[in-house]
Amino acid sequence: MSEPVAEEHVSTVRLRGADAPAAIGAALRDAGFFNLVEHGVSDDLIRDAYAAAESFFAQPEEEKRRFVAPGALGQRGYTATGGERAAGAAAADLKEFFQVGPLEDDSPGGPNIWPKDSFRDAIEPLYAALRDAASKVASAVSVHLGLDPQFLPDRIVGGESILRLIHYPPVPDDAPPAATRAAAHADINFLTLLVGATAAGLEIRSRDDSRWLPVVAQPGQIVADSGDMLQNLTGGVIRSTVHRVVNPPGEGARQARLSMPFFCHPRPDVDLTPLDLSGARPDKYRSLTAGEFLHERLTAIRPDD
Ligand SMILES: O=C(O)CCC(=O)C(=O)O
Ligand SMILES: [Fe+2]
Repeated sequence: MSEPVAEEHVSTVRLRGADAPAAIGAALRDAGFFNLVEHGVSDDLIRDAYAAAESFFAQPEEEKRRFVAPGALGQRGYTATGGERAAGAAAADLKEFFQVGPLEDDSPGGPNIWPKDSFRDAIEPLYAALRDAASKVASAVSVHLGLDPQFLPDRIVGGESILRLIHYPPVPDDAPPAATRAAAHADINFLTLLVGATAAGLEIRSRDDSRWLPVVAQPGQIVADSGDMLQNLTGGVIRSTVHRVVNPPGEGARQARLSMPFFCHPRPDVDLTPLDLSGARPDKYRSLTAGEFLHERLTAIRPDD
């Protein structure tokens, strides 16, 4: 079998390495995505969370719909297939998902919904481990930008970070021709950590906007990228990167795919007005809070809520 070409497109960064700020900064400015190792998130946590996700999604649709959180814009609990359409996309994404927010019951977005104790036991520790890893990446980005190491981590504490368990079912024969597993989009938040998905399909847009480049996490790696909130706050010094999940060709379309992005968000009251950084273009970005930014984007991609 040939080696996946994916690794050539993004660099591998050791989160514990002394060079993490420089390496993460370079990777985010270059491809916009990187593969993270030495991140402290154990394979066992990931395996147990995938097992819990698989058994949740295997249930009948009506059972899953019991865990929809009305009025939460999908930030908690279940969203059925068709519930999210990327801005400008021709069709809704071919995916269903379940979202878990902060583990503290008094978080601004409300308490989590737990279908079962065993689901909660599998997901909570992964959420906590990814939150720690994301905070360390945020610290490295702060150092890279010449800010206090706690600048970004301090803004994440109490934020609406979300662990999203996604199930892409086998591509239905009657799917609209324009529908893909996840249409091209940039993430809304500060930073995203994606533990290895169960199948290929993730592609990132090259910086010169000419090509789609496949990205695959090897065992033990976490794919990481930065989102539009960080782009706004840094006045475009750290840009977000457009990416998508394509439908597999041939027989692969009959297989489901699971993935688990962790979207690291600032607190809703955090001011995203561009900072005065070298190379920033504050005129191109907006002055608003993270809560306003998130609400605007969620209402745009969830037209039926
Ligand atoms: O499933 C994946 O690999 C990526 C999903 C994604 O980009 C997203 O949910 O924002
Ligand atoms: Fe994404």
